[in-house]
Amino acid sequence: MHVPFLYRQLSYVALNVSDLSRSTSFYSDLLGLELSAEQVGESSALRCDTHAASLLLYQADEPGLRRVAFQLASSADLAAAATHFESRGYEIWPIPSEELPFLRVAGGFRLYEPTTRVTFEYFASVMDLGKAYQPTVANIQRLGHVVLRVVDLDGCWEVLERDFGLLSSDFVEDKAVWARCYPNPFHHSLALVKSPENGLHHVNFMVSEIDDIGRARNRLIDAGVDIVFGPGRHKPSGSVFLYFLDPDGMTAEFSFGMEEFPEENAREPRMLENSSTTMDLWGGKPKPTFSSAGVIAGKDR
Ligand SMILES: CC(C)c1ccc(C(=O)O)c(O)c1O
Ligand SMILES: [Fe+2]
Repeated sequence: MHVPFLYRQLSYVALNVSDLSRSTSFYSDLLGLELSAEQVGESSALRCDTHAASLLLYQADEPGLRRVAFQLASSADLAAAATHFESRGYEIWPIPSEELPFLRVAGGFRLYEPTTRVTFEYFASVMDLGKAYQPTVANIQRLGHVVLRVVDLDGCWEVLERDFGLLSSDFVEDKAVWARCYPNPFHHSLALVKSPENGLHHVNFMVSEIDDIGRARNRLIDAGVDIVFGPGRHKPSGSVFLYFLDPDGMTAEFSFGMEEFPEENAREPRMLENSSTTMDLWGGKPKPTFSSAGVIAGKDR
């Protein structure tokens, strides 16, 4: 381990959206996330897990990625992470106290990833809600991963590996890196795809059975949602996937199945071929609108 703290999981992703009630309905009614609480002012919290926030939506002028939040393994890990980032010259700032009740976390900090200016948030203690997540149209297991479009793939990966402590599971040279947050077993919680501009690539939700993928495809088509890639099967994680556009044109993914890594003696990252079959073993091709929308929001403090 090359950083002095352990992760638990990717906890939530915060998106800016241009029409809060439209996007809230999309993610709850069509995708099956549960609204944790009635809309609070200009934001809403949706969940597909034991905690209140898997996806936060904020009313904003420009749709995009506002924040990525990770839960660490313990409060000792949170303290170690704060010291670690400060010792490496990062400016960190506390989660504003007025946001804590909405996030249902006990406290934590934020910082920028310097090459993309994506805001990362870290906390340890998050409230487990008394009532379990109630699946409706899809049985979502968890928020799966977030993928960033990055101009400086090598520079961004160097920072995420060295300073943020992510481990690479697989990569395609000069094109993509899939990274896990140790000791979380999942093949990736965050990935990078080299692109002409920094931005959001997509947000993924892992579903419980392959039928959730097939049913989602038909439900989304009936609702007039643009399916932009899939169904198909990814070579890196082995998952079956379906990508579609949210009301702002940002890409979301449902996937079923994912390789899990052991804490010890994990396999080395594989160098995968830069070919369309690496992305889809079934030979599908994405539409041009795939992963094309979503800026990285500026200052979040
Ligand atoms: C096409 C994108 C970048 C991609 C590729 C592979 C996987 C996977 O192996 O799970 C993904 O989840 C992706 O989003
Ligand atoms: Fe994905």
